[in-house]
Amino acid sequence: MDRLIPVINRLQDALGTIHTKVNLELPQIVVVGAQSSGKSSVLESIVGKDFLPRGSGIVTRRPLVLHLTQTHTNEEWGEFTHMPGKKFKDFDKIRHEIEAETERLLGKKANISNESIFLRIFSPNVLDVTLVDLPGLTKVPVGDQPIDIEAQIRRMILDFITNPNSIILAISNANQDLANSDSLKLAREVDPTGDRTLGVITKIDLMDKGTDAMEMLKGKLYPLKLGYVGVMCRSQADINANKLIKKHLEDEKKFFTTHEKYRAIAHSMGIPHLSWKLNRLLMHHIKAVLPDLKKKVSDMIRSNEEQLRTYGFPLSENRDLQGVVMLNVITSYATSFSNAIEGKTLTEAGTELEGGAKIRDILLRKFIQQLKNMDALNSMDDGDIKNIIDSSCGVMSSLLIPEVAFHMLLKMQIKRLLDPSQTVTMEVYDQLKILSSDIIIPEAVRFPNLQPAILSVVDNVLEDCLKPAQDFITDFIEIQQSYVNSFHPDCINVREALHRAEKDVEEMEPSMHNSTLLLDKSREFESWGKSDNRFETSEDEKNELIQIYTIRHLLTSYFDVIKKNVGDYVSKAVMSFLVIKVRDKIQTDLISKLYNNDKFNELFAENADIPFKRKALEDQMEGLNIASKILSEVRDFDLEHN
Ligand SMILES: Nc1nc2c(ncn2[C@@H]2O[C@H](COP(=O)(O)OP(=O)(O)OP(=O)(O)O)[C@@H](O)[C@H]2O)c(=O)[nH]1
Repeated sequence: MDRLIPVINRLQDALGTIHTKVNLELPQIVVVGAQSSGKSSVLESIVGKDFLPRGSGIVTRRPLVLHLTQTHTNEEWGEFTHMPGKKFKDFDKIRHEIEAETERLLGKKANISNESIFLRIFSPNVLDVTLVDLPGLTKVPVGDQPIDIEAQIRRMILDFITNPNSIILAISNANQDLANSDSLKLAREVDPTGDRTLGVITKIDLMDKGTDAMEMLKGKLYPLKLGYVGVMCRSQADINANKLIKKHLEDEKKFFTTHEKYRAIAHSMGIPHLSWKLNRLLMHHIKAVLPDLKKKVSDMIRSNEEQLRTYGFPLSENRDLQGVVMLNVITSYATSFSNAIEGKTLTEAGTELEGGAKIRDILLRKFIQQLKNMDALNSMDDGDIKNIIDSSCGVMSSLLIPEVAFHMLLKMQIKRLLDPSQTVTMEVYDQLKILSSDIIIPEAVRFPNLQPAILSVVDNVLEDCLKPAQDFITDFIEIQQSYVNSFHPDCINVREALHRAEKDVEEMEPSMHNSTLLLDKSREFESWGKSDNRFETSEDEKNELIQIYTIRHLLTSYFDVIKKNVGDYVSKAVMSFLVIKVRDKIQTDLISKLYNNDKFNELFAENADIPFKRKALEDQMEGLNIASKILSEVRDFDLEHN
């Protein structure tokens, strides 16, 4: 299990060197404390060396990720990730390099940055652990510090400790009320149950005489599941006197073991115990999160690969590659269109009909039903029919079947079929338009000029096919009007119509005859003249009624047959002239208009942001691939048996 911490260290190093941030939420220990709470003192004591910048104001201005690696030689040295291969054996130089690297990014002003500095320390005196040192929480801006410095630092700390895999090392000094500890207050915001916060109480030696930190250390004042460790670091006077940490650690041990109160808990006090505890905590934590981490890395690699695939290769100026992509895009578009027409596109259950299914519904259900509902007589009453008979027969009014009137009436009714037929054609055309613009070809998305160019070709195809469909329908209705087949086998013959009409009139109340004819205004006037026999029906009137009813029967029967024909032929014409024709023409027209085109560079111009996004993803992939390789070295065996 001891090998687990270096694994995470290497992961942190690998991800730290790439420009695009990959947030794997790696397990790490984050040191949080108010200014002067003793953060630097604790870190230096853990390392056993003076190496952190000191001074007034905010000294730590960038996160310092500190990897401690135990060696088995007497040599001690540091290495920075930003200076690979360079060993710093002089720890004063490490301090200078931290300052220089901070200034390189931020200048001398008192501003801060989230960009970490990575420092590895190799020493026989450390236990493997990774600690992140952050700027101390400050209250009031001084000197050239930005006015919102407190908020900036808070945000940076929260950024690190919100990571659920981070252990919060919350530093508080013993000579201050724990309830006012800034580090514990901040830790509570992200870890309210105190599951991953370890408390460190510094400056225990500075407490007023007669008081002690036992209540704090036992977690009575502010309970934390990971508990508290009390430490005594060097005072300012010690530092000024260049007191060695090694010597001070002996004094710390003596302080706890001889103190009347702390003696009983001395084994769980002091810097060496803190180092040991951090090492154990981190190892157990890493062990717990590693399986999830492996999964997360492979998920990220997969989704990045998918995203990268949609970005494809940059195509500018590469005519051959452009040609290949153009053919692919055209074929994909034509296939998607065809699939949509044939209803192969899957739709979620319960949603509206789409594509071909919608077109079939419009043509075969809605349109046919609409025709069925059209009445042959279209609100024409007997008076209207009588008028037409009168005006069409002229002097030959005695003819039993007024054929001219029947043809005239039938033609009028057939004409009514043109409008719904043209409307349904337009509805299907509109559907095809929607369908064509709904098709998304992933490979084409990154070229903003390509999709509109495809749609413009498809629009022209639609336009080209609409006209013949409309013309056919106009002609077809005209043909129906111009010749009426009086012997159509599906229609009733004249004799049958006459027979039905006679029966209708027989069964009619006499008063009904009269009221029917009253609708003819001229007859109404005549009837009023013969006041005495106004309610009797003459033989002539009866004949007229039979004529009217015969025409009614014939019209209804013929109109039914013609409606069926129109329904059938118009649907077929729309399918064949419009839907099928468009489908078949799309591929050839796209090839002739787009493939044989000298504007490839214009069509294949990428969205301006794509090259940047591609670069960022490639960068991330580099880090993720290294991470995956490092993680694959930890076998499940290691996790189970340690
Ligand atoms: N006597 C005593 N002095 C301590 C102890 N810990 C820290 N100090 C002193 O307290 C002062 C602040 O300590 P630092 O370690 O610089 O505190 P810091 O939190 O890193 O402060 P900033 O870097 O300003 O955020 C220094 O003068 C230390 O010598 C301790 O346990 N006992």
